[in-house]
Amino acid sequence: MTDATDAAPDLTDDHAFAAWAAEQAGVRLLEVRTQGLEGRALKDAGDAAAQELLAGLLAEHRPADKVLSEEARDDKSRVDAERVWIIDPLDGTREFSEPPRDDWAVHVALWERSAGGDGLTAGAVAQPALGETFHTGAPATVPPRSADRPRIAVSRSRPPAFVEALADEIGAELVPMGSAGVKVMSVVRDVADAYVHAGGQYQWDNAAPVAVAKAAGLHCSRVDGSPLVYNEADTSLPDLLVCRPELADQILDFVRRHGTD
Ligand SMILES: Nc1ncnc2c1ncn2[C@@H]1O[C@H](COP(=O)(O)O)[C@@H](OP(=O)(O)O)[C@H]1O
Ligand SMILES: [Mg+2]
Repeated sequence: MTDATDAAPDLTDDHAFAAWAAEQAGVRLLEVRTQGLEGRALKDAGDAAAQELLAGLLAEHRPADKVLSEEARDDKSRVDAERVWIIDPLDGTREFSEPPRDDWAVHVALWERSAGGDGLTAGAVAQPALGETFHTGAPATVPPRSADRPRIAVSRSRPPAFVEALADEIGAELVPMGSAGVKVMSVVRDVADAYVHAGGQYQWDNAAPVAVAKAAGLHCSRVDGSPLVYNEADTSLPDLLVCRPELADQILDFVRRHGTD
């Protein structure tokens, strides 16, 4: 994790660059939030400002790399590229537009073909309203579990249909919050023990969070247990399980038996 007092970053390092870029976008988003905008206008201004800032930083510092962003046209030449930045300039746009909510984030991830597997080699999730950034340059240590009863982070607005039955079966409590990045970081920080999502999401919603969670030693997969795959031509990556490793079998077993309907 970094905070605003850290020394000048080495921007040639992909981990440091990801963290720094996400923080710069966060600073910009906090400014946008002071401009007196509301609702749709605030959402649009946030999305546009963070996209412009990150696109500029990537063009300046990583001109040879491709970019997949929620807020830009998808240049499909990325599918054959060696290095692709997968970014969500503002994740949890709805919560960003509801000050003083702090459950919104900036996601910056790097996918590299040479890595194999999910391909994620660096990533940062900034939570600007908390002044905190989690990133792969300084992998987080997940604290010991503070709650006896498992806590499952779920979408505030679109929780998957099956999570209530899952929570009943494993004796868990549901913790609704905004932003995929915030929910994954809630598992990293011991605010929740698992994040379960299904029913729709995109590569940019979970790439950087998964890079950070993986570096912290958490279980990361699709909800059926299959591997997450990034930089596919199809940007949809509709479901996700991030959890403490000891909870994975129980949750995957539930999904195997009941499906996600
Ligand atoms: N059913 C669904 N279909 C498409 N996108 C979804 C979705 N559920 C969640 N998401 C996306 O995942 C991110 C986290 O959502 P949530 O806060 O509800 O968990 C949001 O990204 P954005 O805020 O970048 O649009 C949201 O749009
Ligand atoms: Mg998003």
